[in-house]
Amino acid sequence: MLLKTSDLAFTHPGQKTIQFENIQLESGESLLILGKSGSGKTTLLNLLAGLAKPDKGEILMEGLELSKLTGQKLDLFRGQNIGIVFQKPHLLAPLSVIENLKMANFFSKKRNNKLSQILEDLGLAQKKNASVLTLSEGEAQRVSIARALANEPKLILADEPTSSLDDENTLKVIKLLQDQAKKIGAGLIIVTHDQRVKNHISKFIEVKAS
Ligand SMILES: Nc1ncnc2c1ncn2[C@@H]1O[C@H](COP(=O)(O)OP(=O)(O)OP(=O)(O)O)[C@@H](O)[C@H]1O
Repeated sequence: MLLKTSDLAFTHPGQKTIQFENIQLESGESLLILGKSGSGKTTLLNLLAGLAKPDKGEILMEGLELSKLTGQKLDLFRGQNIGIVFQKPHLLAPLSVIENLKMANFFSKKRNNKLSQILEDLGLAQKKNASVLTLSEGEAQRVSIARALANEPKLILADEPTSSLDDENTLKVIKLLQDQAKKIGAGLIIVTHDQRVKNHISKFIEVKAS
């Protein structure tokens, strides 16, 4: 089992406690996290990424309890095993597309000689040396997917990757994520309030504010 959560709960300061359904995910499998705006989807993603610690419950990645890791060990574990596609791309602005991917390798002490292939798979081969400042919104989003794949993670977490896209591009991005996850044998979790995505990924959990 790649990922297994049990009885996770988290309380933001001054807010009600959010309780989360349990997740079980195998390598190569995809899961959607659905829920209304403000229900706690990003909060769950942050817990799964080790960016926040649960107040209750545990997260096991290949049997390792995430909350046992702290500081640099947690950062390195995340860098090497978890690829995150944030809502907004957060690319390093003075750098080129390929340099952004190389930085991901650098910070997690990994080397990947398939970065050009990833860019090609995502339709970004022509943009390899372009400054990220010159990209369209859709291109920047694909670069952020490429960067999440740069370390060949075991788990890919994507937060609302399709919210600003039209139907056609939504489909494309979901398919790209799924194809790339399959290619490297990673588990894929997509947070969305976009019900259309359900047509493409059948396994889901729903986050509900209680
Ligand atoms: N740092 C914070 N401090 C206090 N409350 C917070 C904080 N971050 C989030 N919240 C609250 O926690 C709840 C869940 O937020 P979260 O961002 O996880 O929801 P979401 O389902 O991802 O929403 P959306 O779909 O709008 O992105 C919301 O009520 C939000 O206002």
